[in-house]
Amino acid sequence: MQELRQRALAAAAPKAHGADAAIVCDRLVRIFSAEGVEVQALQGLELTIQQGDLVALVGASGSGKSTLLTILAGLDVPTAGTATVAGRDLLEMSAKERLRYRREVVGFIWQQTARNLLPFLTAAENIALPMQLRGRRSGGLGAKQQTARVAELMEALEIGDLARRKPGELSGGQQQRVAIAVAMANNPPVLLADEPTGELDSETAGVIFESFRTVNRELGATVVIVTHDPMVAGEVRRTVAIRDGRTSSEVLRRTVTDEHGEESINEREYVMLDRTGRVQLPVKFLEALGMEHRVAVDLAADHIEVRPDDLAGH
Ligand SMILES: Nc1ncnc2c1ncn2[C@@H]1O[C@H](COP(=O)(O)OP(=O)(O)OP(=O)(O)O)[C@@H](O)[C@H]1O
Repeated sequence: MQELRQRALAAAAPKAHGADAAIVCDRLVRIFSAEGVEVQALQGLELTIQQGDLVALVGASGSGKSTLLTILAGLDVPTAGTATVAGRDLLEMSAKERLRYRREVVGFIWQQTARNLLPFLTAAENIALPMQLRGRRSGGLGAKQQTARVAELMEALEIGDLARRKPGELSGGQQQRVAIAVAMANNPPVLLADEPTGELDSETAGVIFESFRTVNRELGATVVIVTHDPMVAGEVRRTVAIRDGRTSSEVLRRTVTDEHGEESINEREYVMLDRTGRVQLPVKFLEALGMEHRVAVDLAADHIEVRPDDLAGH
């Protein structure tokens, strides 16, 4: 009875904003000071990513993508705002909790293939290492289960035949697939990758994206990939664009089936509406209509109209 009552209370309690999301960033700010100059890399960024999502972050060079990813990875701390990943508050963690967070909650893949792996260990040893570092005392696996987990990851990522090779004996694409297995070794709920295909040709990049989809689908991880690669657009369900340290627009893609059973991809662009009602309109739309500075807005029955300033010049 007691349990039933508690469950009913929990169900009735209002859910905090994004309570069941994997990643929630709220008015995130990161200011760097270098040689007396301040750079606002993130300027009040808002982003919610649901559990199980596969998301690409795109944006011009310097827009703040890497800064955001480094914060989500627990390698850097924001100046202001809040960021929560898998229920962990990234601003409140102690040094010890941060270390554990990086080992168990997020997996990370760098662009530089060599940076992801230890050169003197074989692929299988590299994959086993995060499990050994975690140790049994913090809930890690025993030796036998570790071996089984290495085999499971190698099979899922189709790198079983590379187990005994060292990174120097692997191609860039093979190294990145091993890196994905390393990042997933402790079964983190979230996998982050910064330009993971930046050093690869487009065919190999396609194979790597397939690996991310496998991790997302079969291992259940929420995957966030920062990329410049225009090919990514067709590879993920959700692409979020970052502009000047804020999320500006996003494209959602879903497969729809018509009455004849024909499948097609439905693609739609959205812009983010922040708490104060600000939106960043797509640059290409503004340029197409020559809109700048002041625009006219009108409320229609089910939408809002934005037009070039009709009083300009008066
Ligand atoms: N450690 C730092 N010290 C000073 N400024 C920094 C630092 N890291 C990033 N910045 C600045 O913050 C801004 C955002 O950089 P960031 O690396 O996040 O952009 P990005 O979108 O990842 O770019 P790219 O696609 O070129 O990697 C840039 O103006 C950059 O110069």
